[in-house]
Order: sequence, then structure tokens, then C-alpha cells
Amino acid sequence: MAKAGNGGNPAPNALRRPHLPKGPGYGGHGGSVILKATTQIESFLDIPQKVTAPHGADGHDTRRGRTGDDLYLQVPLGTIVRERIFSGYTTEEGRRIFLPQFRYQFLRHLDTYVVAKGGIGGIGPKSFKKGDMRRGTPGQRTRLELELRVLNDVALLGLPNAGKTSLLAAMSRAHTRIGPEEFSTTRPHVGVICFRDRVEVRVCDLPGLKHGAHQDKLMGRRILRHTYRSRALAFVVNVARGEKSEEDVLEEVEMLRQEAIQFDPLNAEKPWMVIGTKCDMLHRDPLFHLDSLFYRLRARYEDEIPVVGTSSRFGLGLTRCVRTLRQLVYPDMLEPRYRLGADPILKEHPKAPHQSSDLGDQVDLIGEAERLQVKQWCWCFLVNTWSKQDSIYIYRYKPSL
Ligand SMILES: Nc1nc2c(ncn2[C@@H]2O[C@H](COP(=O)(O)OP(=O)(O)OP(=O)(O)O)[C@@H](O)[C@H]2O)c(=O)[nH]1
Ligand SMILES: [Mg+2]
Repeated sequence: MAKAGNGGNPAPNALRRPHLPKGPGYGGHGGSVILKATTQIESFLDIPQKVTAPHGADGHDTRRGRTGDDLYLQVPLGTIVRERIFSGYTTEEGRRIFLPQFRYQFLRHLDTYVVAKGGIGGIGPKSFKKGDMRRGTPGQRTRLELELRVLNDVALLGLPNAGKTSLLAAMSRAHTRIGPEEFSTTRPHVGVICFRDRVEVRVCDLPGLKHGAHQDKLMGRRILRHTYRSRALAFVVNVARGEKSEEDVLEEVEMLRQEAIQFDPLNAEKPWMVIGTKCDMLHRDPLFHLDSLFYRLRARYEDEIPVVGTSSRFGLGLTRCVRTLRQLVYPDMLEPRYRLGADPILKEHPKAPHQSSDLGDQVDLIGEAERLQVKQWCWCFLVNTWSKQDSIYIYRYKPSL
């Protein structure tokens, strides 16, 4: 519930004369209630149920009343604002039925939206010929419903205790409670994986899902709604089965995917991958389960589904996992390692320095490459001083020793 401040009333007998420096004692405007998106917070925990912005003060003598300050409430990115509007009906117990209506969604940092506008301050009597005055208007009052659908690129979905939080903590700087008990994570956490070429992949760790999640079993729908904005899904399964070996890994992946699809059919079109965790527990046959999962998934789906085995405890397979995540989210944007032209376009340059350098080392021009070859950094490449803007001349530097 948000209530903006009322406008203040004007001073009834204020005069306006040329020699009086101040105005005719108008009332101050009321403060508005404004929502502001920020990356600093990730939940609604700090937002009170009822907020009221300060009222504008009444006019006094010839001075305008003080304008009430706007009340800013910080909300996390990905918040959807809906207004609850009275439908005109009541329940049998006499409770009013409200219907939600979409108002705004926050997708950018520092985005603001005014949910309740403050009242306008009253106008003094001397502004009207009749000599009457206008009182301040009341501030708006709205009932709001906020829903958080976290902004992320990849959502980690898995059974409770599959090792999702450990995986995210190993891949990024996000760190939350990791525990041996089920449901140790209770709300979404986002970790950002930054690549060297400034590409960022936002990975969202969610609480565990169980069968029937799409019917809101164990708050499943409230968990699955965070997949709404993800561009790819990663199903996390514990492949170290041990005594649980009769429960099939493939069944588990299928169950998780079906839950996601039944919740939102758009999830069927998103690219997905499977991450096998706890691969370090060798006595529990994780590699066997991982292998069987890969071949059976390949047989079932025509295009190859990436399956990556990891161990968050020992940091195994994380690089491959991170690369695969990036490949899912940005399939067209390859890493610089792969972006190399196989053969640089060789072109003789007229000013090529075929002579030796000062140290007596031999410097040969190999060619002009459109793209810089990072692959062959074992040779020391020199970028010459007269390189054009769109091309780089590459020299092979042979030390004299
Ligand atoms: N040996 C081993 N244990 C792991 C690994 N990753 C996680 N664990 C353990 O598995 C347990 C569960 O890990 P979490 O990361 O909390 O699992 P979760 O999927 O986030 O669980 P919920 O949040 O409850 O759904 C913890 O006791 C971890 O120590 C791993 O790679 N190897
Ligand atoms: Mg967790």
C-alpha cells in the first residue's frame, strides 16, 4: 500500500503586494512515492507493507509551505509492478476482491517509476479575483503488488541438495549458504561470471525443485517464475548416485525439464544443458552415470545436448562448464580463442622492415592479418608503428641467440 503526501493548504489571509518579497502563502506539494531499481539489493525483504510519503506543509504568512520530500523505495532489477484494483465484488466472508493490473517492469539500473503522485499544494486567495482559495489536493493512494523475476541469463534448476549453490559459488563470487540438508537455499541468488573480453553471464541459483513443482508444490511456481527471463536453462544433477543408483539420472533431467516446460511452454524453446556435479566421489560411479547420460541424451534428442561433469569441491570441469554456459547464451559470439582466421591474409607491405633490429635479431614480416592471432603468442609478435587502423601487421621475431 503506497500513499503519497497531501498538498498543503494555503495561508488564508496572505497578501501579495509588490513590496512584499515572498509569494502569497501557497501550500507545499506533497511527496510522491517512487520505486527505483537497483542492482544493490536482490529481494523485497526491506520493503515495508505500508509506505506513506510526507505531506506538503501549509502556507505560512507570505511564505510557501515546505514541499514534502519524495519517498524512494529501492527494488531489485527484474521487479514487476502491478496495481491491485477493486473488482466491485466481495467474497462470502465480505472481503473485497482485488484484481492485479500490470503497471511497469524494471529492467535497467536506476530506473524509476512513480507509483503514487503527491498532492498539489493549495493556491492562496489573492491569486483569484473572487478572493477564494484552492485547498491542497490529496495524494494518490494505491495498492500495489510486486513480483520479482530475477534478471539472469542462465537458471540453475535441480533437485534439492544437487549442489547448485556450491557450483555457483565455485564459478562466481556469489556466496550463500551451502549445507548438507535439503532446501538450504530459500531465495534466488545471482552470480555474475565475467569473461576476459568483458562478456558477462548472469547465473541464477534457485531453491531445489521436486516433482509437481509446476502445480506450486513446495513453492515450485514461485521458484520457476525466475526462469521467465533466462535465456538458457542448466539442469543440475548429482551424478554421484551411490545408494540412490536405482533412480535414473536421465529420468531426473527429464522430470526437471518437463516441470519447467509445464510451468511455461516457452521454456521448451530455450537452449539447455546438463551439469553433473560431485564427480569427485569416485566410489559412487559418477563418471559412469555421466557417460550414460550423455549417450542416452544424444540418442533421444537429435542435436547434441551439452553434458558437463564438474566437482565444485575440487574445481574440476568448471572452465568447460563456464564455456558451455557462455556458448548457450551467446551462440554467435565465440571466444577470442576460436575467433581466429585459420590463415591470416598474407599481403606484402612496401615498408616492411626486412632488416635486422638494433639487437641484431632478425625480424620478418609474415603478413597482414585482419584479426590478431592470439593463438600463436609463443612467437613474439610485434605490431609495427605504421599499422593501418583496420589491419595489423604481424612480424615474426627471432631472437639472435
Ligand atoms: N563431494 C562433493 N560434495 C559436494 C559438491 N558440491 C556440493 N557438495 C555437497 O553437497 C551438499 C549440498 O550442496 P548445496 O550446494 O547446498 O546444494 P543445493 O543444490 O544448493 O541444495 P539446496 O539449496 O538445498 O537445494 C553440501 O553438503 C556440499 O558440501 C562436490 O562437488 N563434491
Ligand atoms: Mg542451494
